[in-house]
Amino acid sequence: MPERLGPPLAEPLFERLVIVGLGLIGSSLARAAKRLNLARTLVAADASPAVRARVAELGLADVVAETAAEAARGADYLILCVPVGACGSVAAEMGQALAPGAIVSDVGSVKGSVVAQVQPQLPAGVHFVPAHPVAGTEHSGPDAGFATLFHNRWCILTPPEGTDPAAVARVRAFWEKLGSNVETMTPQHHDLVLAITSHVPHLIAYNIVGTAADLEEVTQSEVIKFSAGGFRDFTRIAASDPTMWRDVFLNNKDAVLEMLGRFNEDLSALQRAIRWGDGETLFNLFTRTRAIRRGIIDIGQETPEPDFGRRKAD
Ligand SMILES: NC(=O)c1ccc[n+]([C@@H]2O[C@H](COP(=O)([O-])OP(=O)(O)OC[C@H]3O[C@@H](n4cnc5c(N)ncnc54)[C@H](O)[C@@H]3O)[C@@H](O)[C@H]2O)c1
Ligand SMILES: O=C(O)C(=O)C[C@]1(C(=O)O)C=C[C@@H](O)C=C1
Repeated sequence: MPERLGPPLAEPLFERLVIVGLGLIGSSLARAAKRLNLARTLVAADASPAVRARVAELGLADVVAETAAEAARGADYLILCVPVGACGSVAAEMGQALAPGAIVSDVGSVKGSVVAQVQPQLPAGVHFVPAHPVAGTEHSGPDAGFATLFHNRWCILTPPEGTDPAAVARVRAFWEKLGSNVETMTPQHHDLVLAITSHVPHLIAYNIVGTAADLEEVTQSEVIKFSAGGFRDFTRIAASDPTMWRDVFLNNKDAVLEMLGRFNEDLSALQRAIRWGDGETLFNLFTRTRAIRRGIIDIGQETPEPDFGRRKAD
């Protein structure tokens, strides 16, 4: 991963940054915040004693707290980096330890449910600015993180109506320092968009790998041996964290079911085209989807494969 972060700030953006949950995303934030001097003091909290010990060993934070409540005391910026199903209980645990003026944010892959869980737990005067970095990998835990994870990636903010604009601006500045492009939308719109661009694709990957594993005519070793192409990409996605993804589907139920309904209709149309030898339908769709992939590469959201140029010339 090339180093593309800017120089450290002369004056940190925050006095006491607290990160709760030091897995892939939390530890990436901690690494980037330390490298860029975004906080005078960086405090880490995690429910897992093994993770806390590893965070201390790696030197990812100035202070490693036993509990979220202990960590939250004196925070001016606290980011929840736990599975979306755990956000409400962590907010309940630490909410009363926060002083007015503090900013609470998160990184959850679902926004409507996180807003509903967290906001009621925060005392008056504490600002909640939900965020979702659209960046990640199939790995988890504190060793999986890296400082450049958010560089040139989108980060979506979904501030509830009436959120203090100054708090939103500070959260935006934080993500921009990490190299992210920041966009704002409602939690509901976020959940609909991410259902089709992230959640349903993960479900398809989990399902296709599961289907292949259950086949009787094709052995498990054949699946592994011949998964050099498209299937291999599905296995990467299907290796993603089970707790995180269980929580995503349970917390974005309506949008995922809506998108799955459309997906199933379109899949049936393709099935029909194959059955009736309708090559034109197949060709037209594949032409449209190829243009979408090339558009993603053109805006620099994806690194081209090393042999992309050769394939194009073929
Ligand atoms: N992995 C991705 O690609 C990705 C990308 C963007 C956003 N997210 C979101 O980021 C969040 C974290 O995901 P991750 O991939 O870093 O997961 P992870 O499994 O790597 O880390 C989660 C950490 O949270 C800790 N934790 C769990 N429950 C807790 C609790 N009640 N109190 C304190 N700590 C607790 C775990 O011990 C673990 O260290 C999730 O909400 C996920 O939806 C993930
Ligand atoms: O690249 C991957 O491994 C990811 O799954 C990252 C990904 C995504 O679907 O794009 C996964 C979940 C997040 O909420 C954001 C990013």
